[in-house]
Amino acid sequence: MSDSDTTVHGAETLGFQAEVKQLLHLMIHSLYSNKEIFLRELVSNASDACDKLRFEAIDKPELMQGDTELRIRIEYDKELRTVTISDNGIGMSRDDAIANLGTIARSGTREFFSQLTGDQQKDAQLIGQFGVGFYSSFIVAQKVSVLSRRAGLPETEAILWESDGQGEFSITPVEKADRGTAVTLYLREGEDEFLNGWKLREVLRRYSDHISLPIQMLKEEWDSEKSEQVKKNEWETVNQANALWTRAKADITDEQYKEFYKHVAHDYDDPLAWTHNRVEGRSEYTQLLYVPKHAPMDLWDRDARRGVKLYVRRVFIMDDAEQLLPAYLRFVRGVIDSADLPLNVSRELLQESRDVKVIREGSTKRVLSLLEDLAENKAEDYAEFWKQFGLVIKEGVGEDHANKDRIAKLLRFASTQAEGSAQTVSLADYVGRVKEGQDKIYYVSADTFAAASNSPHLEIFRKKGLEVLLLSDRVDEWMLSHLREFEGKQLVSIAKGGLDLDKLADEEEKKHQSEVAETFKPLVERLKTALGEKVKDVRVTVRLVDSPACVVVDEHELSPHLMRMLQAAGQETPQVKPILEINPEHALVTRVQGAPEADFGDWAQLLLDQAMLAEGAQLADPAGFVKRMNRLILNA
Ligand SMILES: Nc1ncnc2c1ncn2[C@@H]1O[C@H](COP(=O)(O)OP(=O)(O)OP(=O)(O)O)[C@@H](O)[C@H]1O
Repeated sequence: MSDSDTTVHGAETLGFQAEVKQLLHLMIHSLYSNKEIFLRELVSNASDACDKLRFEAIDKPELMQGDTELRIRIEYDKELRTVTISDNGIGMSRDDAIANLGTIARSGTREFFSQLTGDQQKDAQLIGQFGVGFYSSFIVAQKVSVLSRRAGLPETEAILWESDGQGEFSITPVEKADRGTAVTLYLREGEDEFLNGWKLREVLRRYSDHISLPIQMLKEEWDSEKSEQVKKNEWETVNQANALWTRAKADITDEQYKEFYKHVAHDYDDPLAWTHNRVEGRSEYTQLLYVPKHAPMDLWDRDARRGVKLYVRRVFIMDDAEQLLPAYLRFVRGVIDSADLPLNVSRELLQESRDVKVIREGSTKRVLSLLEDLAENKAEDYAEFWKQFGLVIKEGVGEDHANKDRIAKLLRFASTQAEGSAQTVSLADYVGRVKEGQDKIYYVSADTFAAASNSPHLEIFRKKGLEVLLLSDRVDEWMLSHLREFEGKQLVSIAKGGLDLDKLADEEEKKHQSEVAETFKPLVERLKTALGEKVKDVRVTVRLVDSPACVVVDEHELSPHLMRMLQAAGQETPQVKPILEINPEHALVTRVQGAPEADFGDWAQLLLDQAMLAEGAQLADPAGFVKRMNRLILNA
């Protein structure tokens, strides 16, 4: 509320929250080309309001007050130039109206505003993802009034909310004979096309046919004397008025599926894919589940899930019924309608219900099948899906043991065998092109893609033409701790010791390697002495080609990358000393071997420090490193 809030004769003027003003401005400009969506949004709100009433009335039947036929009505008045959308749903009290129609109290709001670019097309997309809702009325209306009475409140406690969308709204106590809400739009100049029964019916059929309640308009007839359509005093239903998910698949068009999605998901964009099934047997339910095209603003806010709506025998029970799908599928939207659950089911009951468990398992499988189908038959859509939701799917590897193998097949990675940082390679692709005798899937993980793809550990793999997956997402290490193998091939980090690469070497290479190891034994011993406690071991390696040295950890120890992540998260980690591996073929190593005794300590430390840096670590004494390096360069 702003400082200028005033009270005059029971009417109160309040300021919009700053974000609302910004949103209104943006919406009017960027969504104008699609202005008729206001009708869809207001009908959608009216339908939600009726759903809420029906649900509350399960425990409190008196709320219905004998008016049990829930419906939505659309009227227009050519003289006043108004369109009115009314419902006999739950209605709003004064406080409800102030909270709902003056602020944006939704998770993801901050992210939304921080992502705005000023580019109209991009911003329109963003608004769509964020949800346009009630405020879209101002695209066509210069003034909007909302007359509402909350179910259960007396006639005298209704309210009239009014605003011109400029920054303030007023709220006045009024009387209203029946419960529910009537939203009236005073159309702007030039928006007269909506003062027409045909036009309104056409828009309603296009956008709102899936609404399960009757949407009614006054009948109209052609009056040949007046030579115009004349309204009769009789309501007719203009939509199909049965829940879309209860209809047979064959009777539903793609357009209807898409519009229904926009209603349930509060999305402006089409969905990417959907699955609609009726399940019979031990548990009976219908599911209509959608995968959106875009990640919602609050994907990472695990508490703010809008998810799947639960219905019981077509009565809306709750939004956001998180028990219906596992957390890693939290981006899925849609409806599940159960024939078995009791109408008075609560969140607590859902947690223990066996029926819910069956629904959850069945729905998870359906969504996984849908994704498998996309991956197999619509590669481009799947690539888009992976960009948006790949990180969330990775959580599933650790969360959903029963479906781990199926999820593993859905994973996509960046790889030395693919272009750039895009995650496009599946584990099956990898396994399909392994070298003969290769029984492992190799990967390297780092804080960034650049660090992973430039890792010195990759050198020998590049030389031998062995593929390595390049991991740089934060969840990767955690995920791989749950995924040790795929189709019989162990997943192995190339930054760890114990890589039995010699299996892949030929006889001649092996002979050469053991000779080199022998020759460099004295150098290895000197390095061990010089570095002392700083390393666990020093050894000669075959894994390097262009770099003089690298650090590795033992096979069963935490990788340095994972350790840094844990430390950043404030967790205690065990002390792990690195193993320094040196490349005997490298000129710098030869140089160190021949270095005078006085410089040897510095050289040894330099080798270790640069190996640490290349791995992505921070040095404990960076200034010391620079000094040492400068001294050695000047001595050279
Ligand atoms: N016809 C109505 N009856 C009762 N409450 C309503 C009605 N229309 C709107 N509201 C209330 O106002 C709130 C805000 O509506 P708005 O359309 O802006 O957002 P939303 O429906 O919650 O989300 P979205 O913007 O994604 O559509 C609703 O959540 C609801 O509580």
